[in-house]
Amino acid sequence: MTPTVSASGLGLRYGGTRALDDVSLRLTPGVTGLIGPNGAGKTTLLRVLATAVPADTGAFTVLGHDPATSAGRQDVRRRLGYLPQTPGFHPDFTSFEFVDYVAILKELTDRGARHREVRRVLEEVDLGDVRGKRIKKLSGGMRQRVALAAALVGDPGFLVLDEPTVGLDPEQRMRFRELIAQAGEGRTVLLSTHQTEDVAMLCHRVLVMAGGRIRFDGTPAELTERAAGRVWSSAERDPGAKAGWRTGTGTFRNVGTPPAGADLLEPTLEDGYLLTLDDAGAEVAA
Ligand SMILES: Nc1ncnc2c1ncn2[C@@H]1O[C@H](COP(=O)(O)OP(=O)(O)OP(=O)(O)O)[C@@H](O)[C@H]1O
Repeated sequence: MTPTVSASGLGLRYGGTRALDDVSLRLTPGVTGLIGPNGAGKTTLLRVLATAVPADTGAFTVLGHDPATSAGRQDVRRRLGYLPQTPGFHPDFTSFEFVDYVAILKELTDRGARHREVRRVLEEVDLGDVRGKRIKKLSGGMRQRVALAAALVGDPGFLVLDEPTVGLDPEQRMRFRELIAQAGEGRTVLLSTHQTEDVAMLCHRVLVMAGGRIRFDGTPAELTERAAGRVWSSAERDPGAKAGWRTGTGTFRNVGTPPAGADLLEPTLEDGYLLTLDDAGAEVAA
């Protein structure tokens, strides 16, 4: 399958900080999760791919367009939707006015067609009924849906979502997950998140980032598999474990290298993620 996004050797430094270090990836339709600790470089990678900031080194294409030239950048921007970490809402705008404003920036110049598109995307995120309400009167979950609607204007082939479920309660998060899954049907979505459940429930593929580098690139099942044989239960916290905690049943759940004969447990994606970070830490320290 021809990838929607193809990147090789992306690098970016902020002074002495290497925010991106030789990042190469290929993204295909469906939802790809991007997880990593604070400061891993996730937002920087999304901003580069969304053409909000240029990389110092490397190159990438989106749907065959190369943003290295200003014409190519414009082609990429016409085909992408970006939900940044902090969407710049004007609180006095209504949802309709905000999405319409974004649609103008996206060069939808015909007023009638633009308004139809704004209504369509607001319906798509289930906000058709409140489109005349001021954004400051909406709940956090609804605001995130307004931001998603704005990103969906023009039916982009590549959708970049930067931690869209942060700060949402479980019900709102679930609702938002449904919308992301819907948006990922036939479209390439790159979703940055701190929620391993988002990845387990939504993504066909997951990238783990740490220290500006991709440390894992595979399916959620493969990430979970990394922890097979490395999670075990014990009556007391195992001193050899990387992490261990008393569970609700009173026994300890340990993650790391088990002693011989340990009572092994089924791993989760989060276990695979923690061990991947731990292995990456060891590599950096070596
Ligand atoms: N504008 C900037 N100026 C200087 N340093 C920056 C800037 N933006 C990011 N950084 C640094 O680059 C590194 C990567 O940051 P980035 O925001 O991409 O990480 P992240 O994985 O998105 O983190 P988080 O999960 O906290 O959002 C960090 O060390 C950060 O402090």
